[in-house]
Amino acid sequence: MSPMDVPVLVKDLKKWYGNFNAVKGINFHVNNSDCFGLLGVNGAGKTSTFQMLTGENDVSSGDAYIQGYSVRTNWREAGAMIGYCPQYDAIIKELSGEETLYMFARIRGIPESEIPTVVKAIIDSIGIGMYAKRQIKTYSGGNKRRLSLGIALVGLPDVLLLDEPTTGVDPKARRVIWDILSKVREFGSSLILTSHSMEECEALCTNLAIMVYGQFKCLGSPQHIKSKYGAGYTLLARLESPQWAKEVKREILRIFPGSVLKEEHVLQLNFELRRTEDQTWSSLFAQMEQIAERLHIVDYSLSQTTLEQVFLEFSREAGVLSKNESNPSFQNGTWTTKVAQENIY
Ligand SMILES: Nc1ncnc2c1ncn2[C@@H]1O[C@H](COP(=O)(O)OP(=O)(O)OP(=O)(O)O)[C@@H](O)[C@H]1O
Repeated sequence: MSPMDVPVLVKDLKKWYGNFNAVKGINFHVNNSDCFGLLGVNGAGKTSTFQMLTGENDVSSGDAYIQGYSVRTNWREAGAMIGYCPQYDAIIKELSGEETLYMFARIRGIPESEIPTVVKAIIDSIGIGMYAKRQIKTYSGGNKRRLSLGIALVGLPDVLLLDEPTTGVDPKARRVIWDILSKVREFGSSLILTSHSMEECEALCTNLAIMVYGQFKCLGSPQHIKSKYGAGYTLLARLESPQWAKEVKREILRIFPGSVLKEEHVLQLNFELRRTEDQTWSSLFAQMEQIAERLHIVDYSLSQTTLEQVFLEFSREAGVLSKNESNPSFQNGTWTTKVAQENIY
């Protein structure tokens, strides 16, 4: 793929801080109107990746191209295509929200005559109308976050980089931000976001990668990742009395071979069911219906493994690896098969 083919192309991008390799050669691309999610535990290398894309941090090796411009050799041109909402609100607290947007509109080179309309449209869309003329130091954390997003939107850039755009934002405002981002995508902008909310990633991302210790461990659509790395299905069974637990466990393991009891509370059992080729939702429910009454299961639910469960599994594995850095498969840059053995059968 050539850098001119897509708005964002990242090729073998690496970041070293002294002897420490924070980003270990990642590759991805983002198409027009797509949203790419970068997920990872704290310290995985997401912000370092963003900072290399925005030119805030030098690239150690590899390269990234924004609308064909290299962030190493044409960083000014590449940067002009990017709107960036950083993780920590980079705003001058003595200015008002409106003044801030005017300032960024001028920096972006929007003609003076168009600025009032552009700024008003952004203020309306991010919903800070009431506070627009107040100093930012009086804003709540959520409103500062909305303003940071507004700044990134000035000039409707081709590529939007959003580092945890909804952290600290209340659920209603979060939906507003999701709506704005969906509209921005409809206009053709490409989005890259980091988030610790799996719900957010499922709502917004067309593709995502889970990053662990500076490397991508999986990449694909949320559905693809769930199907490939999810163990299958989650069964929650609530019992009439704890005395039935032993028998329920035995029976579940018998009718769903390979299933694993993940959690056990007084009256609730949580199983991960192994997925098989010929299984359908109706067959799963039919099997449960056959045993539910006899085993005094008061109610139960069956659901597909969530993205959060997949993420937690990778994170758990990351914890194991950090304690065992001599693990050869990790050093070779391949995801150890431990996850596969335990969860992908
Ligand atoms: N300037 C720096 N000098 C040395 N090490 C750094 C520097 N910046 C980041 N690191 C280290 O690089 C690794 C990746 O950090 P980074 O901030 O990119 O992770 P992250 O995935 O964005 O984490 P978070 O979710 O907490 O924001 C961490 O181990 C961090 O301590």
